[in-house]
Amino acid sequence: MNARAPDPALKLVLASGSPRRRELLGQLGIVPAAIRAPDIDETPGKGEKPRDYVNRIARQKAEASVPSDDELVLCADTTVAAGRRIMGKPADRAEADAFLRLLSGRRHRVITAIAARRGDEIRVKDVETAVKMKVLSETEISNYLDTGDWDGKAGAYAIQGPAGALIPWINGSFTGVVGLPLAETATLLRTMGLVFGGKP
Ligand SMILES: Cc1cn([C@H]2C[C@H](O)[C@@H](COP(=O)(O)OP(=O)(O)OP(=O)(O)O)O2)c(=O)[nH]c1=O
Repeated sequence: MNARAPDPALKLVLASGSPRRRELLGQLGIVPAAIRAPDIDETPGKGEKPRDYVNRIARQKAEASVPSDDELVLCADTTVAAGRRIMGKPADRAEADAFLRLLSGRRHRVITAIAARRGDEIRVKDVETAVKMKVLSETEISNYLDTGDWDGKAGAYAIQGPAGALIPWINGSFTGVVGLPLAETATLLRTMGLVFGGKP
């Protein structure tokens, strides 16, 4: 991927309404100059593969977020895949319950695609992590649902919250599961010319 020249005047716009993504950028020392969450239809296509889906949605979010000349836009999309099944954010407690029962005791994949846009140039990168959820008892399921932490989370869980107690094992990027794979995001932002975290 050919890198753009570092441009200290370039400002980052986070095109995401996810507070987790803003916090994760904070870990890199990046405070977005603006937050503009695009409103796009995230319905998966019939039979669409999970990885194709997150790449398409991340790209569509970037296409819907027009940067000004001094802006670099960052978007992301995270989905939980069990086999070919795509699990987005649960509509309600009942769907969250169904998701958790599907994930209980099995390995699944969390795929996050990140997209950076400068002018008309969009670059997309996806990161996949394998996650193993323990076998959940009825009590664990109802206690977790009572926390409400499943709301707004793909797959009806947030590994960085109380669900951490339900996940003994991952193989891949922890920050990618949360919603912004920081190693890949840092590389992508630097190759697009953003200056952060010390000398370019
Ligand atoms: C699996 C998992 C998801 N999530 C969250 C991250 C995302 O906020 C959400 C995935 O939904 P997304 O549609 O990727 O993101 P969003 O709707 O929250 O925000 P936007 O579309 O504006 O960028 O699930 C966690 O916080 N922890 C986890 O462990």
